[in-house]
Amino acid sequence: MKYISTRGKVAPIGFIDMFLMGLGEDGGLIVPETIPAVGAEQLRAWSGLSFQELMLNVFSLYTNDEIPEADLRGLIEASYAGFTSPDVLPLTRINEELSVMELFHGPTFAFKDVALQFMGNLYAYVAKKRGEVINILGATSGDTGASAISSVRGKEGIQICILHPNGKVSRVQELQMTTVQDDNVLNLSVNGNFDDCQQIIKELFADVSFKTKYHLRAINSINFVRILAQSVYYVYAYLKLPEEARSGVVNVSVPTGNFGNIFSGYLARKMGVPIKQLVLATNENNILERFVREGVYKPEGFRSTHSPSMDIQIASNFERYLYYFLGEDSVEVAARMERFKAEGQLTFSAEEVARIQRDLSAYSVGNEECLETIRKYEERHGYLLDPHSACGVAAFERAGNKGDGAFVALATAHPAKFDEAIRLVGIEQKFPERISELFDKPQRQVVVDNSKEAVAAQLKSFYRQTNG
Ligand SMILES: Cc1ncc(COP(=O)(O)O)c(C=O)c1O
Ligand SMILES: N[C@@H](CCOP(=O)(O)O)C(=O)O
Repeated sequence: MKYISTRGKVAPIGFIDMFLMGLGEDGGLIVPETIPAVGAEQLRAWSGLSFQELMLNVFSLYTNDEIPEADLRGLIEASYAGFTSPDVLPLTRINEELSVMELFHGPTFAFKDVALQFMGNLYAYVAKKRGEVINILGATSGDTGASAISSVRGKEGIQICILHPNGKVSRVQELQMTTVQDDNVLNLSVNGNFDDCQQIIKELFADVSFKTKYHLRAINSINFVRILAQSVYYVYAYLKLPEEARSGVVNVSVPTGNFGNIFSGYLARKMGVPIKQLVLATNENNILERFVREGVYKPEGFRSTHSPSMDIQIASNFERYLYYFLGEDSVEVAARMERFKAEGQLTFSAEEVARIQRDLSAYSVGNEECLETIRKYEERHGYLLDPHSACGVAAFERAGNKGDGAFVALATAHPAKFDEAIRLVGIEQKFPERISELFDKPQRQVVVDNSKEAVAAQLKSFYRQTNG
C-alpha cells in the first residue's frame, strides 16, 4: 500500500512517511493509492472483536508491515488502556429508533482521544525507532488541542505547539490545554477564530523549507492516520449492533466541522461497511450543509455557537471527499482547489448535486434547536447530550429512519466540557473529577497576533529552548 496526494504531485510513499508528512507537500491531502476492500465475509469474521482487536485488523490493511504486528498491538493496547469504559466506545440504546455510540471515554472526554491517543504513541514510537525529531504543530477549536497535548505531554523527543482561538473555546477546553505545565508543550492563543488558526498552520506546513527545517508534524485530520483511526469506530458501530436491529445496514448521524469525522465514515463505507445514510450535522456554521443541499461551497460569516468545536468554515477534509467525488482525478481536484482559492467559492452542477446527495444528507442545527434537543433527551430519556452530539441527534430526527437498518448517532464529547450550554438548558451537572480539579490549576499560554509571522517567531524560540 502506498499513499499519494489528492493533487497528484507527491511520489507514492509508505505508511510511516505518510504519517510524518501530514499535509501533502504539493498542498493536497494524502490518501491511500487504493482503498482496501472489506467484504461481508471479513466483517462477519470481525464480529465480536474488541475495539482494540478490530483496530489492529483494520490498521494491518494499511501499514505495509512497516510496524511489526507485536509493536502495533502494543501501541494500540497502550492507547486505550486509559479509557474508562471496558468497551472503549460503548453503544447505548436510547429507544427503538436510535442508539448513541459514546466516543468520549478517553482522557480528555472527546472523540478526538480515539485517534490521538494512538497517534501520540505512534509518534513516540517513530521518534525512537527512526530517530526522527517530532515537533507537532496543530490548530484546535478546543478538543483536538486538549487531546493531542494529553497524548504527548512529557514524552521524550516530542514537542507540541497548539494554536487555539482566544476566547472562543469552552472554559474546560481552555483549562485542559493551558494547565499542562510540561516543558514540551506550548499553547498559543491566537487573536482570531479557528479558521485563522488552521490557515496559519497550513501555511507553515506548505512552506516546505520551514517545515523540513523544524520537523513539523501534523495531528489534525489533515493527517490520514487520524482519519484511518476514526474509521474504525464506524466498523465497530456496525458490528456492535445486534444483527436483527441493523438488518444488513447501519445509518450514522455525525456531528461535523472539519469534515474529518464524517469523512472517516465515508472511508469506512468505501472499504465496504454497509453504511446507508451518512448524515452530516452542522451547527449554524453550515458551509457543509449548504454544499450538500445547494451545491455551493462558500464560507459565510463566522458564528459563535453552543457547539464551539464545530465553529468552522473551511473544512480541511472537504478536499479528500472532492477527490473521490471527482473519480480520483487529481488534475481536476487541483484545478477546483485553485478556483476556490481564486474565487472564494465552488459551485456544482445539478447533476453533481444529485450525486453528492446520494453520498450524504445534511442538516444544519440552530442554537435553539440544539438546546431544545438537549432538554428533550434529558427529560424523555434521562440522557444528557453535549451540544455537538445534540446537533447529530437533531439531524437524525430530521433525516428520519427510512425503514432501513438501525440508526447510530455519534456522541463526540462529554457534556461536562460544555457546561455553558448545559446551564442554559437549566441543567446542573456533576463534573467528573478529572475536570473539576482543573479549576484550581495555574494556566500557561501565550497570546499572539493572528499572523503566520507571529506564530513562526514563537515556534523558533520554543524550539531553541527545547531542541537546542
Ligand atoms: C465535540 C466535537 N464534535 C464534533 C466535531 C466535528 O468533527 P470534525 O471536525 O472532524 O468534523 C468536533 C470537531 O470539529 C468536536 O470537537
Ligand atoms: N473540532 C476540532 C477542529 C480541528 O479539527 P481536526 O479534526 O482537523 O483536528 C477541534 O476540536 O480542534
